[in-house]
Amino acid sequence: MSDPDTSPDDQGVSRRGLLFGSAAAAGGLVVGAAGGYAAGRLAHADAAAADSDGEVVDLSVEHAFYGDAEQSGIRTAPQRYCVYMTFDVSSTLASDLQVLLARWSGAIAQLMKGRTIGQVEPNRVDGIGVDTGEALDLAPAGLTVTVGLGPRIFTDEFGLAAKKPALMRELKALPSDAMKAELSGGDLSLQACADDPQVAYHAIRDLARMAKGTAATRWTVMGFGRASAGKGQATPRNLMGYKDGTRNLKEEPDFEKFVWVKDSGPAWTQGGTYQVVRKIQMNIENWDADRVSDQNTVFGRDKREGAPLSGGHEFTTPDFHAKGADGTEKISPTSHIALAAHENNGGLKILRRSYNYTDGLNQYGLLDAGLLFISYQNDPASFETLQAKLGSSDRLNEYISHIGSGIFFVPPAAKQGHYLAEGLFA
Ligand SMILES: C=CC1=C(C)c2cc3[nH]c(cc4nc(cc5[nH]c(cc1n2)c(C)c5CCC(=O)O)C(CCC(=O)O)=C4C)c(C)c3C=C
Ligand SMILES: [Fe+2]
Repeated sequence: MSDPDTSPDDQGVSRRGLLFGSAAAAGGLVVGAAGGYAAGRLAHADAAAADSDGEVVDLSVEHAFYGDAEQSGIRTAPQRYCVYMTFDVSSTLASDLQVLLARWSGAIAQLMKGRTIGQVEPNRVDGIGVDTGEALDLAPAGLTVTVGLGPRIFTDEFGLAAKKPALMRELKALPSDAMKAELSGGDLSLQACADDPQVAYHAIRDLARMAKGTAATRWTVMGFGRASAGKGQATPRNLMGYKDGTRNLKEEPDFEKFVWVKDSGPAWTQGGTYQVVRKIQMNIENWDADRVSDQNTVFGRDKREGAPLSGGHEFTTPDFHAKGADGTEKISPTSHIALAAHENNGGLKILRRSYNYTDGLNQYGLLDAGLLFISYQNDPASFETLQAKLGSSDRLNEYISHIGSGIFFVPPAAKQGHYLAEGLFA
């Protein structure tokens, strides 16, 4: 097992120290950063550029991997890109899984610091590199890699049934599900998010490589634009053109109440959370042919400002009882927000951390794109309650299909000197 902390050569070398006028700029948003690379060093201010919202993208940002609370990439303000991948574990030896999680932990800690995970150029002429090298000249770009464990891990197959998180199970079949087996399930998940897409992709690629022999890739989605807002962030737009994340869960007491596992299940699971992921395809051409007034009715909000149709501005609390002159609700009871709002679901909230995705064109030459929906909650039933309602009555259903799905338990962060889910093997 290669130990990224101790191996020689370029192991542990900060990529930030290797920047020389790199074209790390992604999507034009960080062009200023590329121009700002000083000889051999990326100064904090040089790595920053403002986008049209005035939001600063600072590619020198590093998030912590080790800690006493949750893993990074959940509460972390969403970065601009996300590569999501799931894996099937091919060994049924718990010790193989344990070694993989230990190796992944060491590697992720290095990657999040903007470092290589091993030699790019081996000492032997005919040697194979440990790190594939495509992020060598790139800054850490706020990379987070969040690891999840699927339902099969906690079965007798691995001898780990006694350590199962209290509420872990497969998701129920839900109304309007159109799942494809090849886009669903998995024993492990990696959510790599960064402000540079190449940094996120490199992390997933090298971690997948490291898993060979123990776990095989199952399905993946490349998210290219955040479609959820964290606290203090401007609300981004999804591919339907609407602001997405306006009423996302953002406040600390809500994280405590709705996201983190507390006081139930084995000790090692405390401070963890359940990740639900859905690949949701959009029928974009049909959507684009719809009148904007109808699109507004579908969401219950207006397109330009994102204000609820009951009036006010983007952050005005929707009034689901307000009626127009014709006596009907200003926000349709079958609109997306009326069905999903906590006011209409016994106070229930989930954390959304979604990304837009595209797979190019489908076999009919139509845009193949949608939403990589990712939510975090301390009970998978929270997602199911909302999706059961949305799947049966949401006006949005005419334009979307849930084609992929997964559920994973996301253990708390590893403490310094330890590795993820260590308590599962104790
Ligand atoms: C089961 C949970 C949800 C799924 C699946 C989902 C899919 C989905 N959502 C949008 C776009 C928007 N969603 C918005 C709000 C919103 N959505 C959910 C849950 C799911 N969405 C919740 C809980 C909320 C908050 C409702 C509220 O409290 O008002 C919005 C409005 C802006 C916002 O508050 O974020 C948009 C737009 C799409 C396109 C989509 C599937 C493709
Ligand atoms: Fe939504």
